[in-house]
Amino acid sequence: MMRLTLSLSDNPAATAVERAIMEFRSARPVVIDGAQGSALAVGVENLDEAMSVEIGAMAGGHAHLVLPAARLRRLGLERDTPGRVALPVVDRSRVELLALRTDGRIDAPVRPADPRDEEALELARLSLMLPAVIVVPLAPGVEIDPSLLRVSGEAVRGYRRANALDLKIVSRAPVPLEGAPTSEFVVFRGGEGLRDQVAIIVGKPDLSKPVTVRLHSACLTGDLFGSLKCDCGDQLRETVRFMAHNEGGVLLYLDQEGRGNGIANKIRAYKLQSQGYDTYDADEVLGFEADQRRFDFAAVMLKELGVGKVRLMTNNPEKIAALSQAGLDVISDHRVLGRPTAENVSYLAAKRDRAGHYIDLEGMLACSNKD
Ligand SMILES: Nc1nc2c(ncn2[C@@H]2O[C@H](COP(=O)(O)OP(=O)(O)OP(=O)(O)O)[C@@H](O)[C@H]2O)c(=O)[nH]1
Ligand SMILES: [Zn+2]
Repeated sequence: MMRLTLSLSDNPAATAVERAIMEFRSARPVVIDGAQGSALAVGVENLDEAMSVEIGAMAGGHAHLVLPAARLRRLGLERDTPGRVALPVVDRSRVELLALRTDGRIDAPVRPADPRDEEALELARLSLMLPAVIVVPLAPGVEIDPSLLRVSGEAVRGYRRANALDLKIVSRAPVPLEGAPTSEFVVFRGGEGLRDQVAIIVGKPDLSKPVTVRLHSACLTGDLFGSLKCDCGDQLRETVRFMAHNEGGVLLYLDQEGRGNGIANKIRAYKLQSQGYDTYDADEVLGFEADQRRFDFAAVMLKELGVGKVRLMTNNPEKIAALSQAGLDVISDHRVLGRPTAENVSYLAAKRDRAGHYIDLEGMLACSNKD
């Protein structure tokens, strides 16, 4: 019989990681293979009673919980690297106390995470899940369920670096927008998680001159539903309006919900905010550093569209720095302000005070009082 083989993937390491992401999200353990041997990894958010029993039985006392530096700091340790806590028994409520609860406390020594632990955490982050993972080292020669997916730790570790900038245009068409009837949507695919990233060319910008550009990270609650907790919806609409009235521009709508943490983690953070945590402290409770986003792939999109010189609409110094570092000529940067509301003032103040965003809150409040 003839055997047909297709080598469909030109990047098997990346494909293996993308499969691992799907497994991890579907609550199936993933085996991470590395120089120090193999280990089984399970996301804490997928640990139900049945899974705890199963993992506990298989671990024979050798499981541990891996937590990122941000979470360890919240638990009162001075850390800038991840660590692990032994789990002699896999007890779900203890795991939750350590990984996620606001009354969490450290009840056992925290050892430095090894490379495999870090790779397991990276897999959780890439999966847009809570960055807290149970890792079970596998003794050499131990038999494991052959249906479990295996991925090389090195592939996980290198995934972001190797794939983030690999995007291609897959479709484009005119889409008239309210107030900006000459607009074109250009869809890119690739990069981290093979997501679709959208560029909206508003009007007919002259690409040989500096082009007005905005990088806008997706915010389902604000952009679509007009959430009062942030300024995103206002910024989005103001950007389109400004571009339509000022020689056009390019708006990149980036699939980076929740500052790159994903919608599930953002809503977890909102729950903490409803209990009094500010936007950055809430993320830290969940194990996230101040901002997970990278913007270098946005520069790739702009270059692909033929944009070289940029007038950037943003209040975020990181966006300005990222585009310049990626080789674009950022001629100027302009503020793009929403309306202050009772619900978003503390969010705007936190972005100004803790992340150095250029937000003149007093000016915004004075303007809105005049209206
Ligand atoms: N994790 C987290 N993300 C949030 C919160 N509020 C809003 N976001 C997300 O923050 C991002 C804001 O995106 P942008 O408006 O592009 O970014 P920015 O960093 O404020 O910068 P500029 O608006 O350009 O000044 C979106 O991805 C929102 O979903 C929050 O409380 N927690
Ligand atoms: Zn928002």
